[in-house]
Amino acid sequence: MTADAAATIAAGGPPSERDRKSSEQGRVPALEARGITKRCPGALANDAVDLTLWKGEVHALLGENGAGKTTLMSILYGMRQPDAGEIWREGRPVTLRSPSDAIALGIGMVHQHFMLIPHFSVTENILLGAEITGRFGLLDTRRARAEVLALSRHHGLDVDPDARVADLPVGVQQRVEILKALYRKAEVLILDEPTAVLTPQEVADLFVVLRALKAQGVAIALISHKLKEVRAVADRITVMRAGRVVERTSPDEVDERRLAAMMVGRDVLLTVEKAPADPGEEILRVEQLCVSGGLDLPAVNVTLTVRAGEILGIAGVQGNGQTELVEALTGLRRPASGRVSLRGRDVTHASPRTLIDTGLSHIPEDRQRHGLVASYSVADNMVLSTWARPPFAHHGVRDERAVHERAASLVKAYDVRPPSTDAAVASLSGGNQQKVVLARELDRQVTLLVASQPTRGLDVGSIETVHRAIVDARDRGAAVLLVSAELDEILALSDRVAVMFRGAIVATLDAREATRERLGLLMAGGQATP
Ligand SMILES: Nc1ncnc2c1ncn2[C@@H]1O[C@H](COP(=O)(O)OP(=O)(O)OP(=O)(O)O)[C@@H](O)[C@H]1O
Repeated sequence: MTADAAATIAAGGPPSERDRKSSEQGRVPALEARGITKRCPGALANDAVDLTLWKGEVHALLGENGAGKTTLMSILYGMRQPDAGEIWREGRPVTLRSPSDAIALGIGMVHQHFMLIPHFSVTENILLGAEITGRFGLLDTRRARAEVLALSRHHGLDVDPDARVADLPVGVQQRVEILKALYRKAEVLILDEPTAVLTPQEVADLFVVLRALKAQGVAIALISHKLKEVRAVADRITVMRAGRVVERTSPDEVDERRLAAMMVGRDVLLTVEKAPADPGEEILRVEQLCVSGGLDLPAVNVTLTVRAGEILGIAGVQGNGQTELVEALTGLRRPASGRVSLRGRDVTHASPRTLIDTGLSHIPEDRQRHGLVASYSVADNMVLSTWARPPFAHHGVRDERAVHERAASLVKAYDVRPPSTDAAVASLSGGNQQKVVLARELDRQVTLLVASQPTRGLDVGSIETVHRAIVDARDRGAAVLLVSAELDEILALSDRVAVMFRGAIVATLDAREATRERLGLLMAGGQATP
C-alpha cells in the first residue's frame, strides 16, 4: 500500500514532503483518487487525476473555472462515475455507484447549494433517510434529538436541534449539513466552495469547526477560489488546470500571487488599476424606494444616486435587502412606493424590456434564474435580449451568421471555455456561465450597469477580467451600481461606498475613507465614526 501510494503520487507529480513522510510512516490514506478520468461532451473534465487525502488534514483543491474540481469531487462522492481510474478508501479499492455507497463508506459531502428541507427542524433534517426507529418501527424522536445534541456538542457545532432550518442564518444551515454528514459517520468530508455564501464571521466560525474536525482525524477536502482562506486553513493544496493536476503544494511554500499564477498559468494582478472617477451627469436617482421583503426579510427603504462615470458600491452582509433593491431597480420586483428615475425618466414600474431599451445592463446575483437559459446554446444566450433586432434579425428573420459571428467574437474576448458557441450553457462550469452573462450585458451601450455579486464563484483570472470590464464600463461613461458581499471587491472597485443594513442605507462614504474595519462595523449595525 505504501509503495502504491508513492507510485500514485509520483504518476501525477512529485510527492510533497508530507506525502513522503506519511508514506514512510506506513499510514494508509483516508481516500485516494487514482488516475481518475472523466470525459464530457467537448471536454476532458478529469484527465488521469490522482489525489490523496490523509486523516486529519484539510486538503484544498484549487483551480480555474472549468478545471474539473467539482467533477472530481462528484466522483469521490459517487454522484458521477469515472470513465477510468480507481477510488481507494483506507487502502482498499471501492466502487461508488451512488452517494449512498459513499455515505456507507464514511464519505460525506456538503454541496454549494444546501440540500436541506427549509420547513423541517434541524433534527428532522439530520435524520432524514437515517431515521432512528424504536419498537414497532416508530420514530424515536427523543433519542434522535439527544443524539443530535450530543453530536453537535462533541464537534463544537453549535445548533438548536429544534430550530426550523428556514429560520437559521446560512452559516448555521451549513453546520446542519456538516452535522448531517457526521451523523452518518463521515470520516471524509468534501466541501464544495463552503465559504462562497458566508459572512466573514461565519467563515471564521467554520474554520474553527474544520480545525476541530481535523484534530479528531476527519479528512477534509475543500474546493475554494479564495486564496487567502485556502492559505489560512489548508495543510496541503492541489492545483488543477484543464482537467489535470498541475501542482501540489502547501501554504508555507507559496504566497497568494504564486497560487494565483499556478491556477491560471499566468501572472494575475490581484488589484485593479483604475484612474480616479470623473463623475458626470446624474444617471440613477432612487427616492425613498420601498420594497416589501419576503417572510423573514427586512422591508427596504432606500434613497441613492449614481452619476455617469462612477461606481457606487453597496456593501452589506447578504440578506439586508440588497437582493430586493436590485430586483426593484431591474424590473424583477414591484416596488411598494417611492420613485426610480433613469436619466430623468421615471422608470419606477418599468418592465425589464423597457429598462434594457433605456440602457440598463444587469449582471444578476442568480445567473441560473435571471441571467441565462441553461438549455439554450452559448450563442442564443449571448443575444437573449437582442436576437429579434438588427443586426441579428431582419424583417423578423433571424440572421444565424450574424448571431454566430457576434457570439464567437464575445467568446474570444471573454475567454469562455470551451470556446464553443453551440454548447448548451448548462454544460459550462459556473465561472464560464458567468462570463457569458457578462459578455452579453457589456456588449452594448451601457447607461446604467447593475452588477450584483458579479464575481461569485469565479477564479482569480476571471475576477481580474470582470473587474477590468466593470472599470472600463465606468470609464466609458456608465453609471455603475455594484452590490457585493465581498469587502475586497467593494474596496477595489468603488468610488463611493454605501452600506446597507436591515433594508436601509446607513452610511455613504467616499472610497478613500472606506476601510475594511469601518465598513465591517457599519455592516454589523454599528455607528459611523467620523
Ligand atoms: N455534464 C456535463 N456536460 C458537459 N460538460 C461538462 C459536464 N460537466 C462538466 N463539464 C465540463 O467539464 C469541465 C470541468 O467542469 P467542473 O464543473 O468540474 O469545473 P470546476 O473546476 O468545478 O469549475 P468552477 O470553478 O467554474 O465550478 C468544464 O469544461 C465543463 O464544461
